Amino acid sequence: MQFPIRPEMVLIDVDGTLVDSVPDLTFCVDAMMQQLGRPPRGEAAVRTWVGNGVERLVRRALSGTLDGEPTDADFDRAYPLFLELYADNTSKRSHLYEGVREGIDWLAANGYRLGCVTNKAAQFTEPLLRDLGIRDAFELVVSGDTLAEKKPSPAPLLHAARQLGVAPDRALMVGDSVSDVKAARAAGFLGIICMSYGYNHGQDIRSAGPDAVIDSMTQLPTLLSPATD
Ligand SMILES: O=C(O)COP(=O)(O)O
Ligand SMILES: [Mg+2]
Repeated sequence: MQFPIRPEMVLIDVDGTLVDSVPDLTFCVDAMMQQLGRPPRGEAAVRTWVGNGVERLVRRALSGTLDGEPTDADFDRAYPLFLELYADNTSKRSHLYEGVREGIDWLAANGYRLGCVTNKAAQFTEPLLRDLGIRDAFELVVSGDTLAEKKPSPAPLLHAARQLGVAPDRALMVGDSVSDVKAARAAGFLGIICMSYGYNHGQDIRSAGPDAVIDSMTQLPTLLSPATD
């Protein structure tokens, strides 16, 4: 399958798409729980809780469920602990997925403009992308707290398109979760490609109905045309 119209811009999600960040996030969740005198949650649970920002992750960790809410007192005690831990452990255990470097190099070499749109707060996104050596690949990074709304709101995607002067129907999103699919659809984007390996709250991403699902960014040339000139 190839997209019928060539996109001008590709926006790429961070956690579960570019970066396997769960080892650092799990370390911080479990260290936070330990400091609170509570049992660790472990990597399998944390993997299903990533994707809606660090504040939501802390609420999920405290309640032990995806939709749970801790008490205000519980959250107010825990959140600063997590922020301090994650500031020191943003990229120590995180790595780029196989094929990411090749994928973004292919997009750039073939004239696609690149942006990054994540629900991760900017104070963590910027150092993470820098430490993993890919910050300079993106003309623009829109983080979870850049605007008042995060994905699945279309606002961060539309903001990126406006900043780069690209019409939404000439823009493509690459992500890993139902929030990426919903945001791209609501923004009127040309399409949404999802990575099979990412985090989607324990569900197969195919159930969210993206236009294509690929196992590695090295497969992007099967979906997108190369530069024409
Ligand atoms: O949950 C987060 O903090 C970020 O998730 P995202 O990069 O997949 O948007
Ligand atoms: Mg993601």
